[in-house]
Amino acid sequence: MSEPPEACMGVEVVVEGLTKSFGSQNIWRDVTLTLPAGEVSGMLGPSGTGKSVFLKCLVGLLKPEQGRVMVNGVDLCHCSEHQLYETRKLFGVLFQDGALFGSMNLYDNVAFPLREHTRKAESQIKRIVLEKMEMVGLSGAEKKLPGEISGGMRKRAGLARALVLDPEIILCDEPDSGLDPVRTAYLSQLLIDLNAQIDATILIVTHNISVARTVPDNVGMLFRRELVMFGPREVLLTSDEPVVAQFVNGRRAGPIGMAEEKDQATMAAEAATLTETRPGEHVVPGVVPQLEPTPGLPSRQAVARRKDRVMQILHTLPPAAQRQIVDSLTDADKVRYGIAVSTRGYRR
Ligand SMILES: Nc1ncnc2c1ncn2[C@@H]1O[C@H](COP(=O)(O)OP(=O)(O)OP(=O)(O)O)[C@@H](O)[C@H]1O
Repeated sequence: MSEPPEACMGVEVVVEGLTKSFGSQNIWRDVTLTLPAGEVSGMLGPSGTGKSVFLKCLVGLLKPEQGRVMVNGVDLCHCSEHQLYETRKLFGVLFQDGALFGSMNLYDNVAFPLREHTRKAESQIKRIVLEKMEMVGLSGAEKKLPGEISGGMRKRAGLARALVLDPEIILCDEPDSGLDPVRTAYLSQLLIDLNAQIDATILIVTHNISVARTVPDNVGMLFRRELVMFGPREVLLTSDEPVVAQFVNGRRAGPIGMAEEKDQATMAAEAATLTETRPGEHVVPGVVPQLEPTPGLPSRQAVARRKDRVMQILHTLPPAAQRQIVDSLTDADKVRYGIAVSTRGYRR
């Protein structure tokens, strides 16, 4: 891998009371959350709950009818076209299908934002394009057309293109969709490595349980037109909220059905027959270790910042999440945060 680019911390994205509808169809309402600067966040939700719409609202491609999206003091929902254009330069977006131009080779696809938005000389463009293509493991594939490569390679090319303007915020719409588990694991590692290298604020929209469990620092979930929760990963992964527990454990029993939402009668009938997970259903334990950067890369600066941030809000979190967070602290951390540990629990 090449030398890491100079670190510049991502900026936070503050979402307040966001509501979006198409005509009479309300997609979600009153969504409030903050993507912490330089941390990796995930947004989960069954198909059709409006995750992609949320991502497009964040970058100002869709206009919500209520609420604000604040980035560096600019409200992307109500700013001028010029402010929107300028603020968008802070974002790198990986769309679901990579959104590559089919007639351009990968090099030209990745170079496109640089040629469109900067006045850089071709020699500078070449250096940046080759660096980003190396970062995503596509060195040597510059001349290939999108139609000649695998879905995983297209995603990585889309990611390289999202990186060329050195974004402080990276939004990834289902980076795992259409990928097999091995390629999904590679891409997950790539996102963590990227965060270690450039310290950008990252949001990953996904319905992949394994990505949600192992990649983000913070996780949220959209369901039934609302943000069910958003917070440190330990909150979602220890949650006993039925819809969250069903989703995170990949169970059939629960409020989410094939057509997204089940009615009460179906749930009651199901509860009578399906109290526990059946053989063959996917069960995974609560909080699994988070991915770490590949050895040799810098450590993630987000980790220490997040620890401080989470310890400040610890008392506001559910008890199971609190226990999980405190258990993950080292003895030195416990001293630092003034936590006394006894066999019956902990005190601050
Ligand atoms: N431009 C649009 N005009 C009208 N309706 C739209 C538009 N974009 C999205 N929708 C509707 O908004 C709803 C949410 O779509 P969205 O693609 O955000 O869901 P999602 O959670 O990302 O789903 P998936 O996980 O299947 O990709 C859908 O009912 C979709 O039809």
